[in-house]
Amino acid sequence: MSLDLDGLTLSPELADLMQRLTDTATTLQRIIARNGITEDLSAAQGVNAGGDGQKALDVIADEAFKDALKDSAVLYYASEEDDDYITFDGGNLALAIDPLDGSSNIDVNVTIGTIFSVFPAAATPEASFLRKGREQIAGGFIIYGPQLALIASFGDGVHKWVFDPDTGRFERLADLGKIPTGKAEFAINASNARHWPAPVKAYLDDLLAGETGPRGKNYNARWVASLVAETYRILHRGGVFLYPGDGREGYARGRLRHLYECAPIAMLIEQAGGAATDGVNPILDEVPTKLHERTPLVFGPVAEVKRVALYFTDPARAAQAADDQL
Ligand SMILES: O=P(O)(O)OC[C@H]1O[C@](O)(COP(=O)(O)O)[C@@H](O)[C@@H]1O
Ligand SMILES: [Mg+2]
Ligand SMILES: [Mg+2]
Repeated sequence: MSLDLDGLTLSPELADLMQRLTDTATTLQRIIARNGITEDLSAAQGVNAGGDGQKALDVIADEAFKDALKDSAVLYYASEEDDDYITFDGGNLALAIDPLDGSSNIDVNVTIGTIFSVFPAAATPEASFLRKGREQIAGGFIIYGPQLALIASFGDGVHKWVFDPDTGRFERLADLGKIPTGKAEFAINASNARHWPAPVKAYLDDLLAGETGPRGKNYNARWVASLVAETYRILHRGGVFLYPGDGREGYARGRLRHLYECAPIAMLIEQAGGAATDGVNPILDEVPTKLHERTPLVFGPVAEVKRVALYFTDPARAAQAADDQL
Protein backbone atom coordinates (compact mmCIF):
# COMPACT_ATOMS: atom_id res chain seq x y z
CA MET A 1 0.00 0.00 0.00
CA SER A 2 1.37 3.42 -0.90
CA LEU A 3 -0.96 5.12 1.62
CA ASP A 4 0.00 4.48 5.23
CA LEU A 5 -3.24 3.67 7.09
CA ASP A 6 -1.59 1.97 10.07
CA GLY A 7 -3.36 2.71 13.33
CA LEU A 8 -6.63 3.75 11.68
CA THR A 9 -9.65 1.47 11.88
CA LEU A 10 -11.15 1.84 8.42
CA SER A 11 -13.40 -0.74 6.83
CA PRO A 12 -11.61 -2.65 4.04
CA GLU A 13 -13.85 -0.93 1.48
CA LEU A 14 -13.02 2.56 2.76
CA ALA A 15 -9.31 1.76 3.04
CA ASP A 16 -9.37 0.55 -0.58
CA LEU A 17 -11.17 3.73 -1.67
CA MET A 18 -8.60 5.95 0.07
CA GLN A 19 -5.86 3.98 -1.66
CA ARG A 20 -7.52 4.48 -5.06
CA LEU A 21 -8.03 8.21 -4.46
CA THR A 22 -4.40 8.77 -3.51
CA ASP A 23 -3.07 6.56 -6.34
CA THR A 24 -5.09 8.70 -8.76
CA ALA A 25 -3.74 11.84 -7.11
CA THR A 26 -0.16 10.78 -7.80
CA THR A 27 -1.07 10.25 -11.46
CA LEU A 28 -2.72 13.68 -11.58
CA GLN A 29 0.27 15.27 -9.85
CA ARG A 30 2.51 13.95 -12.65
CA ILE A 31 0.11 15.29 -15.29
CA ILE A 32 -0.03 18.68 -13.52
CA ALA A 33 3.78 18.82 -13.28
CA ARG A 34 3.96 18.59 -17.10
CA ASN A 35 1.35 21.31 -17.76
CA GLY A 36 2.23 23.22 -20.91
CA ILE A 37 4.84 20.76 -22.19
CA THR A 38 2.56 18.76 -24.45
CA GLU A 39 -0.86 19.97 -23.36
CA ASP A 40 -2.48 23.10 -21.93
CA LEU A 41 -4.41 21.84 -18.89
CA SER A 42 -6.24 25.15 -18.52
CA ALA A 43 -7.73 25.02 -22.04
CA ALA A 44 -11.50 25.60 -22.07
CA GLN A 45 -13.55 22.41 -22.55
CA GLY A 46 -17.20 23.43 -22.17
CA VAL A 47 -19.58 24.09 -19.32
CA ASN A 48 -20.45 21.74 -16.45
CA ALA A 49 -23.86 21.11 -14.88
CA GLY A 50 -23.33 23.92 -12.39
CA GLY A 51 -22.78 26.41 -15.21
CA ASP A 52 -19.02 26.79 -14.64
CA GLY A 53 -16.60 26.75 -17.55
CA GLN A 54 -14.67 23.46 -17.54
CA LYS A 55 -10.92 23.32 -18.06
CA ALA A 56 -9.08 20.38 -19.61
CA LEU A 57 -7.80 19.33 -16.17
CA ASP A 58 -11.33 19.35 -14.67
CA VAL A 59 -12.31 16.72 -17.23
CA ILE A 60 -9.05 14.74 -16.98
CA ALA A 61 -9.37 14.58 -13.19
CA ASP A 62 -13.03 13.52 -13.28
CA GLU A 63 -12.27 10.76 -15.81
CA ALA A 64 -9.22 9.62 -13.82
CA PHE A 65 -11.23 9.21 -10.60
CA LYS A 66 -14.06 7.44 -12.42
CA ASP A 67 -11.58 5.00 -14.02
CA ALA A 68 -9.94 4.37 -10.66
CA LEU A 69 -13.26 3.40 -9.06
CA LYS A 70 -13.99 0.46 -11.37
CA ASP A 71 -14.46 -2.66 -9.19
CA SER A 72 -14.32 -0.60 -6.00
CA ALA A 73 -17.00 -0.44 -3.29
CA VAL A 74 -18.31 2.86 -4.67
CA LEU A 75 -21.86 2.32 -5.87
CA TYR A 76 -22.86 5.98 -6.39
CA TYR A 77 -20.63 8.75 -7.72
CA ALA A 78 -21.60 12.44 -7.55
CA SER A 79 -19.20 14.82 -9.26
CA GLU A 80 -19.05 18.54 -9.88
CA GLU A 81 -18.30 17.70 -13.49
CA ASP A 82 -21.31 15.48 -14.20
CA ASP A 83 -24.94 16.52 -14.72
CA ASP A 84 -26.29 13.65 -12.67
CA TYR A 85 -25.33 10.88 -10.27
CA ILE A 86 -23.52 7.91 -11.78
CA THR A 87 -24.17 4.34 -10.61
CA PHE A 88 -21.31 1.82 -10.72
CA ASP A 89 -21.32 -1.93 -10.03
CA GLY A 90 -20.12 -1.07 -6.56
CA GLY A 91 -20.81 -2.01 -2.99
CA ASN A 92 -21.60 -0.08 0.14
CA LEU A 93 -20.11 3.40 -0.48
CA ALA A 94 -21.26 6.67 -2.06
CA LEU A 95 -18.59 9.17 -3.13
CA ALA A 96 -19.17 12.88 -3.82
CA ILE A 97 -16.21 14.63 -5.39
CA ASP A 98 -14.90 17.93 -6.67
CA PRO A 99 -12.25 16.32 -8.89
CA LEU A 100 -10.36 19.57 -9.39
CA ASP A 101 -10.86 22.45 -6.99
CA GLY A 102 -9.44 25.89 -7.66
CA SER A 103 -9.41 25.52 -11.44
CA SER A 104 -8.80 29.24 -12.05
CA ASN A 105 -5.28 28.55 -10.71
CA ILE A 106 -4.29 25.84 -13.22
CA ASP A 107 -2.64 28.21 -15.70
CA VAL A 108 -0.83 30.23 -13.02
CA ASN A 109 0.84 27.31 -11.22
CA VAL A 110 -0.93 27.94 -7.92
CA THR A 111 -2.23 25.28 -5.52
CA ILE A 112 -5.26 23.21 -6.59
CA GLY A 113 -6.88 20.10 -5.14
CA THR A 114 -9.49 17.35 -5.04
CA ILE A 115 -12.23 17.39 -2.39
CA PHE A 116 -14.08 14.20 -1.44
CA SER A 117 -16.97 13.15 0.76
CA VAL A 118 -17.99 9.56 1.53
CA PHE A 119 -21.35 8.32 2.77
CA PRO A 120 -22.66 4.80 3.27
CA ALA A 121 -24.61 3.92 0.12
CA ALA A 122 -28.39 3.87 0.64
CA ALA A 123 -31.13 2.58 -1.68
CA THR A 124 -30.84 5.44 -4.20
CA PRO A 125 -28.25 8.13 -5.02
CA GLU A 126 -30.60 10.79 -3.61
CA ALA A 127 -30.98 8.90 -0.32
CA SER A 128 -27.20 8.42 -0.21
CA PHE A 129 -26.17 12.02 -0.77
CA LEU A 130 -29.06 14.33 0.16
CA ARG A 131 -28.60 13.99 3.89
CA LYS A 132 -26.83 15.77 6.72
CA GLY A 133 -23.09 16.09 6.34
CA ARG A 134 -22.83 14.69 9.87
CA GLU A 135 -23.51 11.29 8.33
CA GLN A 136 -20.30 11.38 6.26
CA ILE A 137 -17.97 8.51 7.09
CA ALA A 138 -15.03 10.31 5.51
CA GLY A 139 -14.30 13.79 4.27
CA GLY A 140 -11.16 15.51 3.12
CA PHE A 141 -9.02 16.76 0.30
CA ILE A 142 -5.87 16.11 -1.66
CA ILE A 143 -3.76 19.18 -2.33
CA TYR A 144 -1.50 19.58 -5.37
CA GLY A 145 0.88 22.31 -4.24
CA PRO A 146 4.54 22.58 -3.42
CA GLN A 147 3.77 19.31 -1.59
CA LEU A 148 1.28 16.64 -2.61
CA ALA A 149 -0.67 16.00 0.59
CA LEU A 150 -3.82 14.38 1.92
CA ILE A 151 -5.93 15.81 4.74
CA ALA A 152 -8.79 13.55 5.86
CA SER A 153 -11.13 12.81 8.70
CA PHE A 154 -12.98 9.58 9.42
CA GLY A 155 -14.80 11.15 12.36
CA ASP A 156 -11.90 10.84 14.78
CA GLY A 157 -9.84 13.99 14.30
CA VAL A 158 -7.95 15.28 11.29
CA HIS A 159 -5.18 13.18 9.76
CA LYS A 160 -2.43 14.35 7.44
CA TRP A 161 -0.22 12.60 4.91
CA VAL A 162 2.53 14.00 2.70
CA PHE A 163 3.63 12.22 -0.49
CA ASP A 164 7.31 11.31 -0.50
CA PRO A 165 8.50 11.34 -4.15
CA ASP A 166 11.59 9.33 -3.13
CA THR A 167 9.57 6.34 -1.91
CA GLY A 168 6.28 6.84 -3.78
CA ARG A 169 4.42 6.62 -0.47
CA PHE A 170 2.02 8.92 1.34
CA GLU A 171 3.64 9.13 4.78
CA ARG A 172 1.34 9.80 7.69
CA LEU A 173 2.43 12.77 9.81
CA ALA A 174 1.12 13.89 13.20
CA ASP A 175 -2.62 14.47 13.37
CA LEU A 176 -3.66 18.08 13.08
CA GLY A 177 -4.75 19.52 16.41
CA LYS A 178 -7.22 22.28 17.01
CA ILE A 179 -7.34 25.23 14.62
CA PRO A 180 -5.09 27.90 16.17
CA THR A 181 -7.12 30.76 17.63
CA GLY A 182 -6.27 34.45 17.63
CA LYS A 183 -4.75 34.63 14.14
CA ALA A 184 -5.86 37.98 12.72
CA GLU A 185 -6.28 36.84 9.12
CA PHE A 186 -9.32 36.62 6.87
CA ALA A 187 -10.06 35.16 3.45
CA ILE A 188 -12.85 36.57 1.30
CA ASN A 189 -13.04 37.67 -2.33
CA ALA A 190 -13.12 41.42 -1.66
CA SER A 191 -13.95 42.24 -5.28
CA ASN A 192 -17.54 41.29 -4.44
CA ALA A 193 -17.79 43.76 -1.52
CA ARG A 194 -20.40 45.95 -3.19
CA HIS A 195 -22.67 42.88 -3.58
CA TRP A 196 -22.35 41.53 -0.02
CA PRO A 197 -25.29 41.47 2.39
CA ALA A 198 -25.16 44.12 5.15
CA PRO A 199 -23.96 41.74 7.94
CA VAL A 200 -20.95 40.63 5.88
CA LYS A 201 -20.14 44.24 4.96
CA ALA A 202 -20.34 45.28 8.62
CA TYR A 203 -18.11 42.38 9.75
CA LEU A 204 -15.45 43.15 7.15
CA ASP A 205 -15.59 46.88 7.91
CA ASP A 206 -14.85 46.08 11.55
CA LEU A 207 -11.90 43.85 10.61
CA LEU A 208 -10.55 46.45 8.18
CA ALA A 209 -10.78 49.21 10.82
CA GLY A 210 -7.75 47.53 12.40
CA GLU A 211 -6.33 48.46 15.78
CA THR A 212 -8.37 51.65 16.05
CA GLY A 213 -11.61 49.78 15.27
CA PRO A 214 -13.86 47.61 17.48
CA ARG A 215 -11.67 44.50 17.08
CA GLY A 216 -8.60 46.38 18.32
CA LYS A 217 -6.05 44.73 16.03
CA ASN A 218 -4.78 44.85 12.48
CA TYR A 219 -5.88 42.03 10.16
CA ASN A 220 -4.10 40.41 7.26
CA ALA A 221 -5.96 39.31 4.11
CA ARG A 222 -5.44 36.21 1.94
CA TRP A 223 -7.42 35.01 -1.08
CA VAL A 224 -5.97 32.14 -3.10
CA ALA A 225 -9.29 31.39 -4.89
CA SER A 226 -8.66 27.73 -4.06
CA LEU A 227 -10.78 26.33 -1.25
CA VAL A 228 -8.30 23.54 -0.55
CA ALA A 229 -5.45 26.03 -0.12
CA GLU A 230 -7.49 28.30 2.18
CA THR A 231 -8.58 25.29 4.25
CA TYR A 232 -5.05 23.92 4.49
CA ARG A 233 -3.80 27.31 5.70
CA ILE A 234 -6.59 27.81 8.24
CA LEU A 235 -6.21 24.27 9.64
CA HIS A 236 -2.50 24.94 10.16
CA ARG A 237 -2.37 28.56 11.29
CA GLY A 238 -5.91 29.82 11.90
CA GLY A 239 -7.92 32.70 10.48
CA VAL A 240 -11.42 32.85 9.04
CA PHE A 241 -12.88 32.08 5.60
CA LEU A 242 -16.03 33.52 4.07
CA TYR A 243 -17.74 32.89 0.75
CA PRO A 244 -21.12 34.48 1.48
CA GLY A 245 -24.19 34.74 -0.68
CA ASP A 246 -24.20 38.03 -2.55
CA GLY A 247 -26.29 40.18 -4.86
CA ARG A 248 -24.83 39.00 -8.17
CA GLU A 249 -27.16 37.06 -10.40
CA GLY A 250 -26.99 33.38 -9.39
CA TYR A 251 -24.94 34.07 -6.24
CA ALA A 252 -27.74 34.41 -3.65
CA ARG A 253 -26.35 31.21 -2.06
CA GLY A 254 -22.72 32.01 -2.82
CA ARG A 255 -20.56 30.00 -5.17
CA LEU A 256 -19.51 26.87 -3.32
CA ARG A 257 -21.36 23.56 -3.56
CA HIS A 258 -22.81 21.93 -0.48
CA LEU A 259 -22.23 18.29 -1.27
CA TYR A 260 -18.70 17.98 -2.62
CA GLU A 261 -17.09 21.20 -1.35
CA CYS A 262 -18.68 22.55 1.83
CA ALA A 263 -19.77 19.36 3.68
CA PRO A 264 -16.35 17.65 3.61
CA ILE A 265 -14.54 20.90 4.48
CA ALA A 266 -17.03 21.46 7.34
CA MET A 267 -16.32 17.93 8.62
CA LEU A 268 -12.58 18.66 8.73
CA ILE A 269 -13.11 22.01 10.41
CA GLU A 270 -15.43 20.63 13.12
CA GLN A 271 -13.05 17.71 13.67
CA ALA A 272 -10.33 20.31 14.21
CA GLY A 273 -12.43 21.96 16.92
CA GLY A 274 -13.67 24.77 14.67
CA ALA A 275 -17.04 25.72 13.22
CA ALA A 276 -18.43 25.89 9.68
CA THR A 277 -21.74 27.57 8.92
CA ASP A 278 -23.76 29.16 6.14
CA GLY A 279 -23.31 32.39 8.10
CA VAL A 280 -25.61 31.27 10.90
CA ASN A 281 -26.39 27.53 10.82
CA PRO A 282 -23.90 24.64 10.90
CA ILE A 283 -23.28 23.25 7.40
CA LEU A 284 -23.24 19.69 8.75
CA ASP A 285 -26.84 20.03 10.01
CA GLU A 286 -28.20 21.15 6.65
CA VAL A 287 -29.69 18.80 4.09
CA PRO A 288 -29.08 19.72 0.44
CA THR A 289 -32.04 19.25 -1.87
CA LYS A 290 -30.08 18.63 -5.07
CA LEU A 291 -26.71 17.48 -6.30
CA HIS A 292 -25.20 20.81 -7.31
CA GLU A 293 -26.81 22.94 -4.56
CA ARG A 294 -24.82 25.96 -3.40
CA THR A 295 -24.43 27.25 0.13
CA PRO A 296 -22.74 30.25 1.69
CA LEU A 297 -19.72 29.10 3.71
CA VAL A 298 -18.02 30.61 6.76
CA PHE A 299 -15.43 28.65 8.73
CA GLY A 300 -12.65 29.04 11.25
CA PRO A 301 -12.26 28.96 15.04
CA VAL A 302 -15.58 28.64 16.88
CA ALA A 303 -15.57 32.10 18.50
CA GLU A 304 -14.88 33.89 15.22
CA VAL A 305 -17.56 31.97 13.32
CA LYS A 306 -20.05 32.63 16.14
CA ARG A 307 -19.17 36.32 15.93
CA VAL A 308 -19.91 36.34 12.20
CA ALA A 309 -23.32 34.80 12.99
CA LEU A 310 -24.01 37.63 15.46
CA TYR A 311 -23.65 40.16 12.66
CA PHE A 312 -26.70 38.42 11.13
CA THR A 313 -28.71 37.76 14.30
CA ASP A 314 -27.75 40.46 16.84
CA PRO A 315 -25.68 43.14 15.07
CA ALA A 316 -25.67 45.52 18.05
CA ARG A 317 -23.62 43.02 20.10
CA ALA A 318 -21.57 41.57 17.26
CA ALA A 319 -18.39 43.62 17.47
CA GLN A 320 -18.36 44.14 21.24
CA ALA A 321 -19.19 40.73 22.72
CA ALA A 322 -16.29 39.06 24.49
CA ASP A 323 -15.27 35.72 22.96
CA ASP A 324 -16.56 33.76 25.96
CA GLN A 325 -20.00 35.42 25.67
CA LEU A 326 -20.52 34.41 22.07
O1 LIG B 1 -13.22 33.06 -8.19
P1 LIG B 1 -13.95 33.24 -6.90
O2 LIG B 1 -15.37 33.72 -7.05
O3 LIG B 1 -13.16 34.03 -5.90
O4 LIG B 1 -14.15 31.76 -6.30
C1 LIG B 1 -13.10 31.04 -5.76
C2 LIG B 1 -13.66 29.76 -5.25
O5 LIG B 1 -14.08 28.99 -6.36
C3 LIG B 1 -13.49 27.72 -6.34
O6 LIG B 1 -12.39 27.71 -7.21
C4 LIG B 1 -14.58 26.79 -6.82
O7 LIG B 1 -14.13 25.53 -7.09
P2 LIG B 1 -13.91 24.93 -8.58
O8 LIG B 1 -12.58 25.40 -9.08
O9 LIG B 1 -13.97 23.48 -8.23
O10 LIG B 1 -15.07 25.39 -9.42
C5 LIG B 1 -13.01 27.51 -4.90
O11 LIG B 1 -11.89 26.67 -4.79
C6 LIG B 1 -12.66 28.93 -4.48
O12 LIG B 1 -12.83 29.11 -3.09
MG1 LIG C 1 -14.26 23.51 -6.13
MG1 LIG D 1 -13.91 21.81 -9.32
